[in-house]
Amino acid sequence: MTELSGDMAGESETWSGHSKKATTELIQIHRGCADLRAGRPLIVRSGSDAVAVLAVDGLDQTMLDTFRQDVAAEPPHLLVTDRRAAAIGLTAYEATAVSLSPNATPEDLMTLSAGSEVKVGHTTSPGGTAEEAALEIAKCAELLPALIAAPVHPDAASLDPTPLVVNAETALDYRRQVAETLKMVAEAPVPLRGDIDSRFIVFRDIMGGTAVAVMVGQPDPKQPLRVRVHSACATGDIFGSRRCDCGDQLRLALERIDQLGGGCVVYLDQEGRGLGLANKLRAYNLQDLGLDTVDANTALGYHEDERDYTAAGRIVSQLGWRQIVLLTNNPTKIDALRAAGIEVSGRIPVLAPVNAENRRYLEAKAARAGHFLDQLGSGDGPVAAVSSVKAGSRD
Ligand SMILES: Nc1nc2c(ncn2[C@@H]2O[C@H](COP(=O)(O)OP(=O)(O)OP(=O)(O)O)[C@@H](O)[C@H]2O)c(=O)[nH]1
Repeated sequence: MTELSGDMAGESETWSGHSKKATTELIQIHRGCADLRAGRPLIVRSGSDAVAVLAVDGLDQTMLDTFRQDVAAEPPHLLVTDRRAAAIGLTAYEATAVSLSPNATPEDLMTLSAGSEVKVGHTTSPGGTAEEAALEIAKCAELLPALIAAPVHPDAASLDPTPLVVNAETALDYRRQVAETLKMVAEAPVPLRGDIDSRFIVFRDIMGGTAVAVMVGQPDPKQPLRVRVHSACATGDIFGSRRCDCGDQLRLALERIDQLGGGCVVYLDQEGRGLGLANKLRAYNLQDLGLDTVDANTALGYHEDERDYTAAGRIVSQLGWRQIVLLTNNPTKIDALRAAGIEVSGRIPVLAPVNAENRRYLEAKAARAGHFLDQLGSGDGPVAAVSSVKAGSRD
């Protein structure tokens, strides 16, 4: 039996490359996400600065009253991101504090946080690191990045249950750090429609999040791996939504990888470009009112694209490759994968059919986010023009 060293019980014990302290802090953020989703307050601390917060998304009057009475030391303000602030005509700071009327209801707060026609005359003040981190936790929880916030009541620690206290600096780097703990946990052969032989490999991180690599055929280990890094789209991939090109791209990518001699689809849990399904649907509603797919995200307080590709980098390297040829039309994805440590040596376009429902979405992707969507010029025309080209260049 191995004897525990002194270090094993102390600060330098490691689990998936993280010290015990760092792992505990990551777990606190994970719990903080769950607390915010459940309508519980959270305390975010950065040095001597601390802020108590409560999610607007899912808020009811009882939660709001309890927060005002027991958790907040002062009348709370609304905390939104700089993008949401700009959308409602306020000066933008990294995290923006919007003063509230003392009688503001959960409905008022929801309108301020996500409504399309909001007129505000509220003053603003710059938020600190703790407030910025609190908004990041709301995003990790796939909630609207909008929080009721206040200095912490001196008696908050004696509440039952006691609000969880989390570290702001850990929150700001949480997604990347957790993705770096992904490990293979199970695999099995799965024959796919279209006579495609595949092997599904499931990866799990220390918080229980999963990602899937679908290995198609027998790719040559001496050649760059053909990879489609695909972000989850429940509406498109599973149900065949015509609002986007996602389901068609997934199917085309699998077929193309198979035709070219094998490769991999890395399927990441990044629904709605990282916003989550509920917020993607909220963004759809804003698009139906006239915003495009980029502005709809920022009007909700998000970046136009919230995805982090650390997980993809980790998965490709665990599969044994450093160099890839990427199936994508998105130049930012190429840059982001390179930033995640993957050598991208070529690009294969994945051009899905255009239809009346997805045309506006695809046009916005081309015009606003620089996607190489050459099929747009040709009406409902050709699919899957495929050629290997220099990464980042048009074919
Ligand atoms: N927020 C938001 N997300 C959307 C919308 N339509 C589709 N999505 C999401 O956008 C993502 C698209 O993922 P991908 O197809 O992997 O990536 P891409 O940026 O389109 O780049 P490609 O590699 O060229 O396909 C998925 O997570 C979808 O759920 C939308 O209107 N708003």
